[in-house]
This record gives sequence, C-alpha cells and structure tokens, in this order.
Amino acid sequence: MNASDFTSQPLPPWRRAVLKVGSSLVAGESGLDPTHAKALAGFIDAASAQGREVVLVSSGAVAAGRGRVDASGSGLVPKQAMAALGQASLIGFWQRLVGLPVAQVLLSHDDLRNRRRYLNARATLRELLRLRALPVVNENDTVAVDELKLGDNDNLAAAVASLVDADLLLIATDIGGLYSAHPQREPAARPITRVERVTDELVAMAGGDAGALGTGGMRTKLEAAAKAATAGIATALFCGRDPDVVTALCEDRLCGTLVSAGGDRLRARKQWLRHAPGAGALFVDQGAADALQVRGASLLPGGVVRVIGDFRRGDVVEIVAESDQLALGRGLAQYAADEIRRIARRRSHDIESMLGFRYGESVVHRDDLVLLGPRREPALHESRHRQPGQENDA
Ligand SMILES: Nc1ncnc2c1ncn2[C@@H]1O[C@H](COP(=O)(O)OP(=O)(O)O)[C@@H](O)[C@H]1O
Ligand SMILES: N[C@@H](CCC(=O)OP(=O)(O)O)C(=O)O
Repeated sequence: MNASDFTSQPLPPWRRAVLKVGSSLVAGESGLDPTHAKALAGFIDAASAQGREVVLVSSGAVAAGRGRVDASGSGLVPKQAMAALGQASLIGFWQRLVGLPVAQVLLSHDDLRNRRRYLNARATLRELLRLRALPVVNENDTVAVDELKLGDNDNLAAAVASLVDADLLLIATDIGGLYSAHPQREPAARPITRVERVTDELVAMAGGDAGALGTGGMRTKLEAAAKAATAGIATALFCGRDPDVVTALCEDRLCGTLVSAGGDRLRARKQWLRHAPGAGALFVDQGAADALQVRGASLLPGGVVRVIGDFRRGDVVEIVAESDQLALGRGLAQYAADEIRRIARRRSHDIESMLGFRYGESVVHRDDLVLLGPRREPALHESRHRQPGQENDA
C-alpha cells in the first residue's frame, strides 16, 4: 500500500494553500525526526519562490513532548502536558527546515466559532502571509480538550483553509491516499484517486483508527475534506513520506486522492453571507453606494451616515442606501455598532485617534461583502432591528 497505487493527476490551480502535516511525518518513537519533513519543507520553499502562499498546520507537539521527558501516562491531561512540552520544539524544528520566518499560531475550534476571535485570527494570518512568513498552526491543546480527544488537526486545517480563503487543502499523511477499506487490514483494498462528493457511506468506509502516532485516521481527513468542499475548497490527500510525491506537488501533480470542491469558493462564501441573519444595518451615502457598486470597493467609515442595531464586530449587517432605503448589500462588520457610530462620517485615518485602536481602514471589507445586484430588496432593518432608543443618527 503506497503512493504508486495512485495514478498522477493535475492539482487544481492554487495560489494559497493550507498544508496539514500529521504527527507520523514529523516524529518517530523517540521524538521529532526530520526524515520526511525535509521534503515537505522543500515544497513550502518552492511554493513560496513561485509566489504562492502556504499556511502549515502541523501536528507533532505531543510526540515531540514524549521525546523530552520520561512519559508514562496515556490520559488526556498527560497528553496536554506533552503537547505543551513539545510545541516550542515543533516550531524550532520547522524553522530549521524552511527558509521562511516561522510564526507560531495556536488555535482552538472555539476560537473560530467566536466571530470576534475568528476575525482577529484571520487578520493575523493574513498579515503573516503578507509579511511572507510561514504560519505554523496547531491546536491549542492546553485548552482544546475535545480536539485532542478526537485528534483533530485535520478538521482544524479545514477550518483554517476556510478562514484564510485558501484555494486548496493539502493533507500529508503516512499512506498513499484513501483506500476503499482499511488498507492494513484488507489486502484487497483499492486506491480511490478521485472523490466528487464525501458521502456518509464513504466516511463510514474510512477507518477512524490511526497509525501509531496519529489520531483520527482517514475518517477525520474525509470529514475535513467535506468541510472544505462546503466552503468551495478542494482537498488533496497524499503520502508525505514519499519524496517523489512531494516533489510532484511542486509541479502541480498529485499522486493521491483528490476530493473535489463542492462549488465555487467565492460563491459558497457569498451564498452564506446572503442568507446569514443580519444583526443590524449601516445606511450609506451616495458616494459610498457608488464605490461599492461601481468600483467594488470596501465600505469606509466616511460613507456611513446611520447605524441601526447593537451588533458586534464580525456580525453580518445590511448595507442600505440612504437615498432610497433599499438594501444594496450585506457584509461582516469590522467594528461593533457603537464603534461605527463614533467613526461614521470620519476619514479612515481618524479611526485610531477616535477609538484608541484600529482593526483596519474599512468598516466592511470588500472580501466580506456581497452586493445584492440590480434586484435590490427593501431593507429588513426597520422591522427586524429597530428598537426604541437604538437608532442613532451618526
Ligand atoms: N480507508 C482508508 N484508507 C487509507 N487509510 C486508512 C483507511 N482507513 C484507515 N486508515 C488509516 O489512517 C491512517 C492515517 O491516519 P493518521 O494515523 O491519523 O495520520 P496522521 O498522523 O497523518 O493524521 C493510515 O495510516 C491508515 O492506517
Ligand atoms: N495537536 C496534536 C495533534 C493532534 C492530531 O490531530 O494529530 P494527527 O492525527 O497526527 O494530525 C499534536 O500536536 O500532537
């Protein structure tokens, strides 16, 4: 059972990818081991030289910690302690292998469920990529008990892929790809090179039990691929132990399993924005309406004339043209309602002096904005959001 079971196929075009590397590729029985990670680091450097961006999600902190102390316990708390002992070594390990400056990012699923933290994590990761650094993400195992129990850096990687708007999720593991049955137990297991849709039957077919160091097995990888597909992101599963497979990736060829994206990435995101419940409304002047509709610009505070509702940073808000009271779009608020009331009609330049901090120059960034097009709708804000005392003219 190896990568040669899988015929080579083209990788979908990508500019930004999340690469997830399992414990079995960075560690052996006695701690961290660069044997397999070297080729993966080479891939990251090659991608960066091609002008592409990679976010690395690396497991291995627990295995690295085990190599540092005489570890005996197998419960959750000892595992958390191992992760804490090993995490710094894991980061140092990657820093020695790649040419880019490495940045440690510890996340939990809870962080990504919380809208404020979601936006904060996204802004930090985007800034790291802009600085041409390599973010190395791992679960914050000290607090993320559920994930350690389920062993779920695969699902975390899918969440990160959607967080950073990646084009592709790459999952490197210790086996050639997905097989029709547990490959170590069923000699007749067949390689599956292409999955159009992750069905329940397929997930049931994939074993949940993992190798000696990994957790989650193929099941969590398929769950992750299904999540990525929902966000319009394709997933490639491949053997990170085979240097030829890793080298082929640099030439945009995959020997492994490709799970198709469910649909267009932008459309999936915009679809979500279009239907997510709105928590308030921003009324904008004609200049801002034109900037959004004609130039595809972000909404700056200067164009906001009225704020309705009591929303928080990261909530979905309607954007309504003051001139005809029709909603022209929906988007994620970069600032809370009260903050926008204070900076409305001001220049972006003044945000920091008005609020004492600044997340960015826009109140709704164009990446987080969906325009409703020519068939605009009556704004929902009046009936849904207005409560006595809540409407503030900016
Ligand atoms: N249908 C399947 N196809 C491929 N691998 C499977 C399948 N079912 C179970 N597995 C197991 O999943 C393992 C990979 O998962 P895991 O050990 O968690 O890796 P990682 O540490 O890379 O996350 C394989 O080595 C294999 O033993
Ligand atoms: N956060 C843990 C990894 C948990 C995990 O998902 O492991 P793996 O199945 O090897 O990707 C660690 O760093 O050891």
